[in-house]
Amino acid sequence: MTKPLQVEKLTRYADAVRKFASAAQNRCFGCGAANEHGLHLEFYLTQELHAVCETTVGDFFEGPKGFVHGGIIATLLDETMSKAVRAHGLVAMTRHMEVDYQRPVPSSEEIRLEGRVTRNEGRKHWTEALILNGHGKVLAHGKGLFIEVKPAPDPDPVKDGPTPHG
Ligand SMILES: CCCCCCCC(=O)SCCNC(=O)CCNC(=O)[C@H](O)C(C)(C)COP(=O)(O)OP(=O)(O)OC[C@H]1O[C@@H](n2cnc3c(N)ncnc32)[C@H](O)[C@@H]1OP(=O)(O)O
Repeated sequence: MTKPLQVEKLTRYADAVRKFASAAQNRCFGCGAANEHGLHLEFYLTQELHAVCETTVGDFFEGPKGFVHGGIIATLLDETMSKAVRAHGLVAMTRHMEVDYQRPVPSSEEIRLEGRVTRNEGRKHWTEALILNGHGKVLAHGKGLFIEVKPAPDPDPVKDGPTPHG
């Protein structure tokens, strides 16, 4: 089992992490500012290019009462792994992923997402991600295989950054 990263409150590590860039028109359900129904996840990168996010998922995404729906848990892990891949300058899509639902993930409480790339082989990039509660306990663990794809043309690279997705 992967150990959580030794990065505590992001505010304490303001110099060590930088915010992940995201274009204003990004409609991604996970991280897009332009999607009013989305999760609005804001990611930071550690110096090792691991993706980290602290967030609270609202009760409108519940499955069991008080806990996040399993599909949303998979989304959180997928998005976190995707950001870890993107942190290496790669544009890739999820080809395969698996989720180990270890403990229920509470809604309306702060949780922490951590993701990283574990192996690369040509276009193939293997990843993993964790969801942790406020005490650092691992609640869910995901593993993924991402395959590089050609990036979509950017409508306005000067104004909006490197990819519409961020
Ligand atoms: C653009 C950034 C958006 C980021 C959004 C956040 C992440 C997401 O949610 S993406 C949305 C969900 N994902 C999708 O919809 C993807 C749908 N799938 C696809 O479009 C395609 O399968 C795609 C593009 C990922 C890969 O297709 P393709 O280029 O044909 O690759 P394919 O030949 O199937 O596989 C590539 C390699 O992976 C290997 N491979 C495929 N599956 C597996 C597996 N489960 N385990 C191990 N290896 C595998 C293949 O054998 C192949 O190996 P090699 O190159 O050595 O022969």
